[in-house]
Amino acid sequence: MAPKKPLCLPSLLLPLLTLLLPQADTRSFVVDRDHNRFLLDGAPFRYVSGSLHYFRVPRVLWADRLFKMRMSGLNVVQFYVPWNYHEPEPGVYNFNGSRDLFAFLQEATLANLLVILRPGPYICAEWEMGGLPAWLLRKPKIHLRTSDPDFLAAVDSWFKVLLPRIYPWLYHNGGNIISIQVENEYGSYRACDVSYMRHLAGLFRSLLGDKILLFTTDGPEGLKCGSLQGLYTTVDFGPADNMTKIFGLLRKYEPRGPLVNSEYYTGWLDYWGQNHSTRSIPAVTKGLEKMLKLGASVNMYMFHGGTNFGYWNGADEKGRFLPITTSYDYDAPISEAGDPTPKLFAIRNVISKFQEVPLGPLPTPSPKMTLGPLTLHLDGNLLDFLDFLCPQGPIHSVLPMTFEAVNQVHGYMLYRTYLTDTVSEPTQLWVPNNGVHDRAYVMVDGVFQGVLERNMKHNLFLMGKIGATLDVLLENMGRLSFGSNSSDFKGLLQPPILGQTVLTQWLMFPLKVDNLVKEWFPIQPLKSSHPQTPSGPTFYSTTFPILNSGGDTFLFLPGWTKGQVWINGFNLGRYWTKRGPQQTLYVPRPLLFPRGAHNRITLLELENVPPQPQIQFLDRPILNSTKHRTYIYSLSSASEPMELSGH
Ligand SMILES: CCCCNC(=S)N1C[C@H](O)[C@@H](O)[C@@H](O)[C@H]1CO
Repeated sequence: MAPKKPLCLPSLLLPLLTLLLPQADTRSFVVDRDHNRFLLDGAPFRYVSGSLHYFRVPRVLWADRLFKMRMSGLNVVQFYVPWNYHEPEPGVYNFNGSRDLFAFLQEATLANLLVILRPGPYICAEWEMGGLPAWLLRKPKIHLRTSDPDFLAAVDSWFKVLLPRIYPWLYHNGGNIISIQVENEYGSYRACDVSYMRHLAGLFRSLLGDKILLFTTDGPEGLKCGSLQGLYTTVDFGPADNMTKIFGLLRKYEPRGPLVNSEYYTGWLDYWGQNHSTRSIPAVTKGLEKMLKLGASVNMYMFHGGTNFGYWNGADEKGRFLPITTSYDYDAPISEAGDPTPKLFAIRNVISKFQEVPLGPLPTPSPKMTLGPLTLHLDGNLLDFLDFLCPQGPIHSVLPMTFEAVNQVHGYMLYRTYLTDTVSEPTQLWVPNNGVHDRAYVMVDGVFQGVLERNMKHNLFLMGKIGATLDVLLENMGRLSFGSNSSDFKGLLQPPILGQTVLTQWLMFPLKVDNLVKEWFPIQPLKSSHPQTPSGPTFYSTTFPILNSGGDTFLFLPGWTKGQVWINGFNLGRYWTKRGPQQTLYVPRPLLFPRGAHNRITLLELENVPPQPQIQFLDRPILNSTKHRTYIYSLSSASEPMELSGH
């Protein structure tokens, strides 16, 4: 709810109070160009801010994380608003539960934190499609992040819903939002469409009024195309960058006014298959102290990273397609599990040299829980549940259709065809033009043949009789969130070729896997027409009680390959044990039912299960397993893990 209007007080009190409280009409946050600073209600103000993304933290944990940020000495919290999180279908809006942005704003107020809001429309953030909704791609020729009329029509429609709801939360209206960013690092996008930026600036002004401070953020190389007259220019850079040079460049765009680093990187993101990223404490604190000495205002990106639950991770394109991991720990001052780290205390110490830090200790790390090993049982092959996974039945097309063309946003789609000839020798199956977006799991008559992967694995060999069923399960690993100057369509983008034959006549089954897991399991497959020995995409599950008050925990899947996990129907995210570097998935305690009640864990394993289909819950995360070896940790956390096997 927006800030309340002043209570109606007895007439004698009101005049007195109005003398004491800054009224909405005297509240202000402005740039003082004469003294290179901000002014809050007329007094000099420098913000030391941290980024926390509400969309990566369960709502029940928001207050805890924000309190820890305040106790760290921050006075502002900065966050994006992902358009695709709130408008899942055109004209359908969701601001409920963990998507209740306004409840988060209220929690920030309660934590005594002001807010810097970054509503995009594009946000990057290693988030699915950089926050843009995939349904935009139902117009395949749309030019994202430009003045393309189709794109602008959708942007206008979204912001005409969002920004009027933000208006009461603006600081001068009695709320806590002191400034709002327009777009995100637009100067890094090849289009460089100034009329698009002008359109956004005009739209924000028309819906938010002329008092709110609007700004842009760009890396040093992006200032030319990313900055715009009338929007305050800020930069982003990390501890290893040349601060003097970059702030010097910034002064070419903002000769006067406070220096601002809107994203000072305290850590960095992780990609599946690459080493875990870290940033050292001395490097981070040295740069922070230097900026604060300059009088700059700083936002630390991230202060708490959280998790890419479900299918929400994005991806980068750096030579090849690189999906972001489920964990967004970011080596941030507050860990993915919400625990203060040594980096937090070091940063808090630096801040205390420049401004008041709330007295009192930070909370200690939350209780952690170990559990297991637990043995999972086979629920059945994914193919056995097609009737439940695609109740409306398949779509037929001569050539395969993309996810976007059949309105499938996330997750998985099954492509089915039938062999028109017998293939009696191992024969190459491949998809031209790197057209597997992003991973394909291939079955013939239900028997797993192997994997095709975008940029990584372009072919496999198979045999089959005439009339055999060829199934290709496509996994959307997350749409590009950065670096793509073209739209990242998902699915089979070209018809596969078997030997010399272009395969046509396809049935597309958009799969509602989350509905199956939430609403139908446990259920035995109606028919198990597939070989009992599990191969390829299969569901496993078990139930388990928590024996004591429990705590946060970390799901460990030794020997499993790659797949998706649900706990009590909540989509915990992707695992990729075989590739790493992440080996555990963070399980927040609130996801688990209290002692005695049975919790259900369900896995969709896409490739191969271990000889013993077991899982464990550990009391610590494993985010940096570069050797991709699997271990079984004995239950006592003191002991060293026993190595099972290496990949
Ligand atoms: C490989 C870097 C991808 C580009 N992203 C960069 S530079 N960043 C700036 C971007 O504004 C922010 O949303 C985050 O995406 C951040 C990296 O965490």
